[in-house]
Amino acid sequence: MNIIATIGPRNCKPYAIDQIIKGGCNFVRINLSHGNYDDIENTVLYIRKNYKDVKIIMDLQGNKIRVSKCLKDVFKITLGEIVYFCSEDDYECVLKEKRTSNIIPLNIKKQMILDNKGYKKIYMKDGTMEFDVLEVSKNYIKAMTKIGGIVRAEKGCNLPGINRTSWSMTKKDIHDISFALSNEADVICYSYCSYYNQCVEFKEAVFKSIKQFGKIPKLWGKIETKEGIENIRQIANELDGIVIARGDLVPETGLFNIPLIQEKIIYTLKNTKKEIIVATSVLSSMKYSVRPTISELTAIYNLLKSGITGFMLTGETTVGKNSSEVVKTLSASIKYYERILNKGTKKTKRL
Ligand SMILES: Nc1ncnc2c1ncn2[C@@H]1O[C@H](COP(=O)(O)OP(=O)(O)OP(=O)(O)O)[C@@H](O)[C@H]1O
Ligand SMILES: CC(=O)C(=O)O
Repeated sequence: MNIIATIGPRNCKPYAIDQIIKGGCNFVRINLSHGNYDDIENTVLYIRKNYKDVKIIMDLQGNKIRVSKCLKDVFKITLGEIVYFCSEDDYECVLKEKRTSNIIPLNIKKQMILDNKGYKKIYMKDGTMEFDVLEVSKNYIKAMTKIGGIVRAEKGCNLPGINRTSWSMTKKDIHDISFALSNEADVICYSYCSYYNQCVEFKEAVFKSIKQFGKIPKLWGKIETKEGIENIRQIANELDGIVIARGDLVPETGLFNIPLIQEKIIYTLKNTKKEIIVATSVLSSMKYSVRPTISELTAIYNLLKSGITGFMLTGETTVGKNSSEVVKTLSASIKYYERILNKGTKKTKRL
């Protein structure tokens, strides 16, 4: 069973890396959306030098929508406040027109917003901030804050219903692929993998650069949209594994649907040899506590029985207060349940 721990601001120093690896993870994930190449390279060198058996996953940002880096300030918004979302191209113009600071530029082109006018909701920060759409005009989306919070550049946003069919790999992803290959990543993971064509484009981009670097990484796709779920069979056929990225699936599909989506994906892939990784909110309570909840352990036990091949810790290790305890708890609970599930059999059977 794979235990993947994400490196972030709280666990990127050597001592913290030692702790999570000794805690029991066999994969370290580096999210290329954050951090800079020099720091990442140092982390990779440290892991390679000290932990030969630990594998490295580099995660491409893909077509993730974020608050644009051109946002001028950090500000707080509260229930009932009106905000305007716009493309980067229209930011200056909407600032002048609306004369309010509640303008949130997104890292997408104007046409991408206009391709769909049926938006009802916009979410931010894995769905923890929520906005009701009031109006879609030619250069902004006017919305009312339902659940507020802090708005700052680079926060993840979700516009469920946005039409992604014509979106292709970004320049950043192409650049990040070369970086991942030059650092001999064991796995490259493509976020927002939604369509068969995107998998083909991803593979082509990797194999085009691979000649220069040699080592062939495994390629995984992160499923975080309705389209990704609908196309799961075709996506999985093209790649070595998939990650059920529950953080973004919440705003994209609705919180109550997560267990159903999880079940559907695991059932669809159960007789394949593909990696099936469950990510995010595996042990969320341990961001602030040293003990897991009964519900978290119940979910881990049931996921093991269902035949997944790994767990990916995200916020629990990147920003949580107890990253090494989280990894230790996950590792110990997996060992404990696997011993029981394997009694009488050699391996955990997929249901
Ligand atoms: N290297 C880093 N530097 C700064 N912040 C980071 C870094 N890595 C992670 N974070 C922060 O931790 C949060 C959780 O990161 P993680 O990679 O686990 O989840 P994610 O949902 O894939 O992140 P994101 O949606 O931002 O790509 C991020 O949203 C970001 O705020
Ligand atoms: C890991 C990730 O990207 C998510 O859960 O959304």
